[in-house]
Amino acid sequence: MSVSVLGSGAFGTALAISLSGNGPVTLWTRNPDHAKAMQSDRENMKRLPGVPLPDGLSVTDSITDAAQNQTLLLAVPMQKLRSVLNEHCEFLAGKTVVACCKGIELNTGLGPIAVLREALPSAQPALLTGPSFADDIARGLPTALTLACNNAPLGKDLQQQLTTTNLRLYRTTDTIGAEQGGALKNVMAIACGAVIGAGLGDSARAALMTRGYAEMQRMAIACGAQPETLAGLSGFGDLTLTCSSNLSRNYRLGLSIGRGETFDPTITVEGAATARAAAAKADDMKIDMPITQTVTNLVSQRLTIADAVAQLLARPLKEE
Ligand SMILES: NC(=O)C1=CN([C@@H]2O[C@H](COP(=O)(O)OP(=O)(O)OC[C@H]3O[C@@H](n4cnc5c(N)ncnc54)[C@H](OP(=O)(O)O)[C@@H]3O)[C@@H](O)[C@H]2O)C=CC1
Ligand SMILES: O=C(CO)COP(=O)(O)O
Repeated sequence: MSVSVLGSGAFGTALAISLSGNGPVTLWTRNPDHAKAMQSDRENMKRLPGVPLPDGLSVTDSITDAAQNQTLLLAVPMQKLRSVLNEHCEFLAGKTVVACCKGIELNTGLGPIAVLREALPSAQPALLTGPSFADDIARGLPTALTLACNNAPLGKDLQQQLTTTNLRLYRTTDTIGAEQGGALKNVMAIACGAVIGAGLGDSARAALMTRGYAEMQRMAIACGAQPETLAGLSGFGDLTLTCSSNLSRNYRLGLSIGRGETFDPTITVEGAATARAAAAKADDMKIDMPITQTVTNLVSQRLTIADAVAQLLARPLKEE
């Protein structure tokens, strides 16, 4: 069965390339010039240079054409998800919409599945998440991902449909766990980048990842997630990848904060807005999330890295 990918950023393009090994795939962009360039270059020079687009992948700027398929993957940044759904709701109504973004909406504190439910109640929502750099996927390197869907039979169908020669999908019905893990690991990646950028060492990073994981669990479980989901690909798996690789944009933002350098504001860094959204939510829910709060303050330049470390180390001693 054919699928469409809406959003021709790095991740959408990489997924479309991998999925085209299963059958025809349509990749949609909102930008007609970008569509033309990809059609003639057979490459996404803007977002994923260096990887040819396979023959089975067609590019369009027509949402009508892209929405011909029943299964639509939505690969746009989290803070843009609702506006994309609103803008194209007449074409997306009744479709199976698989969100591929990682984050928490700033104004509402909602994750991708909850936003899908609110903005497009007639759609069947699912989430694809887990450790996966666009560049790796596009080059055919293997990884394993989580396909989360509350509707178990549909989740099973999607698992079959979206597994490719290099993407092995595991399924879960715990959409809350999958969306919380994918969102919060980006916040921890910023913190880890900052620690390494400031020269504080690998031991500090390991401590931060571990305590960050405890924070992720606290929030996710309070929202109704199952702990096993957090221990899986969408939580622990993606946390490990993102907190330890220079390929991660969240980690690189952290590195630049730690080094006192500036960072290109046009680069998609989901963890910055998500830290703010999660910190506000933690406040409301009375959940202790000191690392998330610290990242919020670091990103908004309300705190120096030296003060951040001093504050975290000075917290009252407690049981692990
Ligand atoms: N890159 C990666 O390795 C991975 C990314 N992800 C997740 O995927 C999501 C997207 O990231 P990524 O692809 O890397 O981001 P990019 O910055 O590479 O691309 C974002 C894409 O979203 C499009 N877009 C933004 N706003 C709109 C809109 N209103 N309507 C239509 N299209 C829009 C942009 O279009 P335009 O070019 O016209 O601006 C662009 O194609 C994020 O949530 C990220 O966390 C998940 C796993 C891996
Ligand atoms: O989510 C990702 C890897 O799984 C990509 O991470 P960045 O958005 O930090 O580049």
